[in-house]
Amino acid sequence: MSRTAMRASEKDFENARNQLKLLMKDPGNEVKLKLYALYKQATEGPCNTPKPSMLDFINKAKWDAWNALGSLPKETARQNYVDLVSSLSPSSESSSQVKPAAANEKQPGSENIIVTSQDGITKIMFNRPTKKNAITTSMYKEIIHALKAASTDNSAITVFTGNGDYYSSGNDLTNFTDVPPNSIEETAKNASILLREFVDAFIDFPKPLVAVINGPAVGIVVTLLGLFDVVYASDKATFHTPFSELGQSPEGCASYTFPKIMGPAKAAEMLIFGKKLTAGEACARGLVTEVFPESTFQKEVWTRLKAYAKLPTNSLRISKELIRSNEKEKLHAVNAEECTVLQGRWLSEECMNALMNFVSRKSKL
Ligand SMILES: CCCCC/C=C/C(=O)SCCNC(=O)CCNC(=O)[C@H](O)C(C)(C)COP(=O)(O)OP(=O)(O)OC[C@H]1O[C@@H](n2cnc3c(N)ncnc32)[C@H](O)[C@@H]1OP(=O)(O)O
Repeated sequence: MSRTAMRASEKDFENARNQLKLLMKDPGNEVKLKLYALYKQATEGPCNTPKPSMLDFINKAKWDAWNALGSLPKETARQNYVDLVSSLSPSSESSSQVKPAAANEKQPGSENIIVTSQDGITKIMFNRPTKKNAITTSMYKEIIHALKAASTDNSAITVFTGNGDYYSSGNDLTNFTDVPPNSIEETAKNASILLREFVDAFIDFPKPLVAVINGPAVGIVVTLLGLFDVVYASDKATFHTPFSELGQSPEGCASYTFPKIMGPAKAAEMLIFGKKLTAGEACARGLVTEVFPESTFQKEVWTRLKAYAKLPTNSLRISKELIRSNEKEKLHAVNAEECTVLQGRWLSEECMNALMNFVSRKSKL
């Protein structure tokens, strides 16, 4: 995680490497692969070596882990490496001087969510480009954690965006397919609890929340937009909520926010019939604040956000509070209801068939 006030220095990086050698407990293969990938990215930059053969299991796993970091900047990789090592050895102090809450509390998580803080902006980025940034169970937890940290860090605004060609393809459908038959009900119950906590974190988020929609958005990442304060989209973004096709039902409070934002008929077209919108259509319906040409999108949006982030922080919070506070109670009730209904949907034959279709590649949305 890079920080407003500091970035991991060469010295921090070197200390982290030494700290790693002193670890009492083996952190396990998954973490070791992450450390390897971050180390390579920090020292050599993006992976550009030939992919090892399928039978060369170890080197293939290492290559995959490194390659998955895409174009992550060297400095960010260095900071993430330092953070990861530090999270593995809670008793030892990192040599970094300023550590916001998120850094101290960070779990040895995946790099599927990247949180950075710079120029008064905390950026939470979906970083699973090879899977179109589909959100796994652990990513939901990491996002909840990141939002809690961002709500008390010293940034003025918090921004969600995606790495790669997609903003996000929504819920990772394999969250529900890799489940033994006798634990389906328990899985649905746990997912419903997790979803409720996840959406609550957005409802309660106290600072201006901005979405920078760099590409197509599907499912929950679309419904959540009703809880964002500003939504900027590239003209290559699309907005799709294929709930009926999946045998599911709306979440993210969209059953309440979408009719308010665009009127019940337009909301029904999206949430019931799964009509996919272009960025221009989503803007005309009030779901998107402004659309930018892809060629200038990143530059224009981040320039604007950096300027907004210089505004007085307390004033930003207070204005958001005034706009949103009257609705909070209602939103929590809607969230609870949507999660209960979805729990039932996940156990339905319609939903199970749709998930099986996805897995067996019979259907692409
Ligand atoms: C616990 C909380 C629950 C919250 C409830 C949330 C509900 C939702 O979000 S509903 C929406 C769920 N999302 C979808 O239904 C999208 C499913 N994906 C697709 O339809 C397509 O993959 C696509 C249109 C997003 C992209 O198509 P295409 O350009 O042809 O690319 P690929 O299909 O080849 O995708 C590359 C790679 O990524 C995997 N992948 C993409 N999206 C998902 C996903 N949502 N879940 C799991 N995996 C996903 C895809 O399977 C490919 O993997 P590989 O075959 O291994 O390369």
